[in-house]
Amino acid sequence: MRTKICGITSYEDAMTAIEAGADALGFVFYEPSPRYISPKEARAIIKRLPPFVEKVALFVNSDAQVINSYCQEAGATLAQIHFEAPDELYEQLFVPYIKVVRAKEPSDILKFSDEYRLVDAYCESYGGSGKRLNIEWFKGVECSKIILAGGLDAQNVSSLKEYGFYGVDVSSGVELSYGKKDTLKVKEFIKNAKK
Ligand SMILES: O=C(O)c1ccccc1N[C@@H]1O[C@H](COP(=O)(O)O)[C@@H](O)[C@H]1O
Repeated sequence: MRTKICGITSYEDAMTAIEAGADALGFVFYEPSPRYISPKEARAIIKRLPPFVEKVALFVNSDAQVINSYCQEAGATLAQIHFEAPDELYEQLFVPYIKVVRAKEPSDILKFSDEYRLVDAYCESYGGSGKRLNIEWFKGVECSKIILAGGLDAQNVSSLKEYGFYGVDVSSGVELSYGKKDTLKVKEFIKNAKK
């Protein structure tokens, strides 16, 4: 499975994840998050990173103009739209994007099923909460376009192989403290996801 390590706030953590084999890094452009980073700070990290690693900009309740300008300023290669956005917003984006489904019930995981999408557990407050989805919901579902998120860690990621997810995304499960990654947990997570 491809892996995304989200909530990067330093060059050191970014390089730890890349050297461990991460396919994508996430930068949270949502001010209430304890993992918030400004586009300027993200740019300072991103411009030093090697090619062929996806740099993902995460947004909650932002408009298209903000998403376009933050991605351009930071040098992000993909926007993660972590809220229910109207179709018009997607039509106005100049950057590639991925939609997020915040699943409350089993049928939610089938939304946008013809598209690559990220499926996270629904939570009143937005994201990075460590809340898990019921993995039973994915039994018998075509998962090859789903990036699974929500409460993943180095241990439980090992049990996902049979589902055939396109990828996995983790934030709190590999942290030492908010916005600071735990090197060992990052390495274990990526190793187990790719086994
Ligand atoms: O990481 C955050 O702070 C965050 C803030 C707002 C929306 C989403 C956020 N993170 C994303 O949440 C999921 C699950 O995270 P966790 O592994 O359960 O902590 C993941 O997609 C993060 O990218």
